[in-house]
Amino acid sequence: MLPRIALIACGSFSPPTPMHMRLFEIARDYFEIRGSHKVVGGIISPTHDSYGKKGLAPSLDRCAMIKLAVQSSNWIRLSDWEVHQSQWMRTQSVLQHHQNYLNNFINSPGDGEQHGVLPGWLPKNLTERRDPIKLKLLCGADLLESFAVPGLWSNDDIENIVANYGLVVISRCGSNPEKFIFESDILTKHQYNITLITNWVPNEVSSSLVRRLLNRGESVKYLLDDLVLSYINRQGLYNVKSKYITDAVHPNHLNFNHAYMDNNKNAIQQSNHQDMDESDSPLRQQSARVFCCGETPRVATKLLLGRSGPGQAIQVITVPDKNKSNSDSLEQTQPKKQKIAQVQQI
Ligand SMILES: Nc1ncnc2c1ncn2[C@@H]1O[C@H](COP(=O)(O)OP(=O)(O)OP(=O)(O)O)[C@@H](O)[C@H]1O
Ligand SMILES: NC(=O)c1ccc[n+]([C@@H]2O[C@H](COP(=O)(O)O)[C@@H](O)[C@H]2O)c1
Repeated sequence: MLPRIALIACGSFSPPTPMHMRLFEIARDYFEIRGSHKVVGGIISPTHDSYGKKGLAPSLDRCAMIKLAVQSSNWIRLSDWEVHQSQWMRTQSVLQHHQNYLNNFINSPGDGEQHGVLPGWLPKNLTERRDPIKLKLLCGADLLESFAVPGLWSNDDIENIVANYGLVVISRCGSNPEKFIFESDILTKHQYNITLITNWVPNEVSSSLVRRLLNRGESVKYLLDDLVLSYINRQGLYNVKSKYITDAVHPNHLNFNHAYMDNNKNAIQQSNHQDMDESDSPLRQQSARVFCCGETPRVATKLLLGRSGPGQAIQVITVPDKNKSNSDSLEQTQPKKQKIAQVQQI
């Protein structure tokens, strides 16, 4: 009997891309081909609106898009618990909530079912066995590297996540997770609980690149699920210049969202649509930073207290290659290579 695990990915998902779903498939293959674990479920947990990252669509829309994106999956599900909280939740609290729920459910399976209140993210057939299910945080290597952004993650949270849950990290161009772990005392201490997986079929599509193309009126077809793209067009998200974009699917595919909105109309705080494009970000110098998780960042509290949301500490900056013309620089850039932390001094 293989030990059971469930994978949870936390992020903005604004919008969800096929690569977000691939993370789950890659991770499940890894564990199952090695015969080390049984992956019982995949959970996508979008962050709260007050995370405040530029380009964050309202959570109602992000949840709807995720639902559409996982429609063809029989094991990846949306958890909208985070977005229904009254404020942004730290990732360790998100893990704790889902792990507690799994534990309670396995120990007293009848409880939730009797009341008909099982959350949609709960994997199926959990009660076939009574052994525990360990929840692991699934992420791309850039999220791991965001641990080094001063003030964004506390050392206690990092240690709690890596020691008590575990990380499953998928490689991403421009990231070097092995080196990153080596440079961190906390991560090195708990490296037995970190699974690094090489994605041999990398795809550098990112939500921010999709937003940029949409904002410029360029096609994103085949970069996004057709249903998600259609939803974006219909809802007018990301300043989409719709005249250039093919409406790929029929509107009745969007019925889901009406149902979702009806069920949640009182629960989700809609935030105002913002200017969604990062392409107007001024080019900033990349800063190399020697990092050790054991360090206490000097600006930590200042940064979190001084901003309306922690997501504002992160921006995606696309640095054009000096040797390329402007027109081809977009294809040449590796977005996550240029995902650098902008620590804005208050
Ligand atoms: N192409 C990719 N390869 C590997 N991991 C990815 C990729 N795209 C997203 N991820 C991972 O998916 C998770 C959720 O990411 P997030 O919502 O920030 O998406 P993103 O595409 O990186 O967004 P943005 O471009 O807005 O920063 C993170 O753990 C991130 O590392
Ligand atoms: N201290 C923390 O727990 C902490 C800090 C920053 C981001 N996060 C989470 O990590 C994810 C990052 O998402 P993005 O890569 O889209 O910024 C989000 O789910 C966010 O809530 C958690």
